[in-house]
Amino acid sequence: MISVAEALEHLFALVRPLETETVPLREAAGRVLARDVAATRTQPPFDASSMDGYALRSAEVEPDAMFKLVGEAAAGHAFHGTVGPGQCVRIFTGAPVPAGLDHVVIQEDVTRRGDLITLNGDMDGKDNIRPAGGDFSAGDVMDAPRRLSPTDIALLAAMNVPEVPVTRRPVVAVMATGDELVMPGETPGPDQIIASNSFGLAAMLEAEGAEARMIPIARDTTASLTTAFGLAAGADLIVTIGGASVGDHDLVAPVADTLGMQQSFYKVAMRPGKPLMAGRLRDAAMIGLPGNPVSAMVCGKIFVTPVVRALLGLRAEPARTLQAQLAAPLTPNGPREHYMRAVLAEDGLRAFDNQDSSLLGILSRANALIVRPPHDAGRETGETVSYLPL
Ligand SMILES: Nc1nc2c(c(=O)[nH]1)N[C@H]1C(S)=C(S)[C@@H](COP(=O)(O)OP(=O)(O)OC[C@H]3O[C@@H](n4cnc5c(N)ncnc54)[C@H](O)[C@@H]3O)O[C@H]1N2
Ligand code: MOO
Repeated sequence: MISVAEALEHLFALVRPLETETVPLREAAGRVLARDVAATRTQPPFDASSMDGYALRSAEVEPDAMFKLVGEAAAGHAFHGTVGPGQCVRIFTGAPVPAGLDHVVIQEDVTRRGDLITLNGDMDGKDNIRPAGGDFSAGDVMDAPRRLSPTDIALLAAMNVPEVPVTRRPVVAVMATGDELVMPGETPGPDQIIASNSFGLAAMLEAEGAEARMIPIARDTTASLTTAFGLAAGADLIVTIGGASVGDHDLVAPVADTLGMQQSFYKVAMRPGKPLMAGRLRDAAMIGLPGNPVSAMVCGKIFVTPVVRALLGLRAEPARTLQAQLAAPLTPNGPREHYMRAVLAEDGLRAFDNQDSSLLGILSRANALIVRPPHDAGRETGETVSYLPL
């Protein structure tokens, strides 16, 4: 059995970043910027006032100095006249500072009578001017790859980039398999259950920026699985769920083999998720997840999500772990890397007693997976351990 890190390397070797497409700025949030984008303008494009007040010459600023008002500059309305000695211009936040002037006194520091202002005695000395290019200059770049956040969108707008090059969304076929499964909303037979993890995985993939294509549930027959693989054609990634173990009805690998899958690995030293499988099937990467609901969701987090990120052109790297103290002890770990469902509260991390890989209720209450290396010794309360936030 290979380690989780080795399995991830094998998975990254199965995929390449997808092509670039251009989308309107309004549709770019959450997408991955595919190449560096340069500002087409300088911001601010002129020296701008940062306050409402009076623009004048700094050399003339002294307590009780008087100035004559000769005009007004507002945002979007520059003052184009000339300003002589002892003169000032009424100015508002965002307005261009008139030529020859280099200081804005805020209106709170001024006494005004008609067209005359007098500076107060205790001014703070700031010039209240935002220099041209103080934010960015034409040609400055936003570097790729990156997932575009709302603040990135604001910056791109300011850079006057109305069309954004992004990586195409990966199409991921999600294929639940099993005679026991029916869809949510249907009435299951006495020996049936509702397909669940396929919906969780589709949600996880979409949150990551992929387009999830739900394949109708495949039955545990060669014919049904073959049909389902046919419906997955054209996807960038095929994720099967269930039928991955060693039972007589675990047919996913044999059917995929028949269809020409080149297997990369089978079985990973982890818990849950041991019977994980991966390879290439036609033009797609394929990941075969174990059917147990928690196993499938944990493998989604550990493997599928990083692969989707790699397809999007983001750095191929494992899900990032954080560190926290334990609020309760842990018994020694076995030979497989263990992802323990846990709650992180103010006093630290506490693993659930029951770590059975079928329990979605516990997974839903968990907000962290404690990551235990193989053969990790028992851990005491207060010790620092790694975890993945959920
Ligand atoms: N003799 C052995 N038996 C098993 C082994 C083993 O090493 N030797 N491994 C166990 C482990 S670990 C896991 S994990 C499971 C994985 O089995 P499969 O991937 O073949 O999954 P299934 O048998 O199809 O299903 C397992 C379990 O999960 C339920 N399931 C499946 N798909 C869904 C779905 N979409 N939504 C909700 N629930 C689903 C299914 O009904 C089963 O209860 O094998 C162990 N056995
Ligand atoms: O790997 Mo299984 O996922 O332990 O239940």
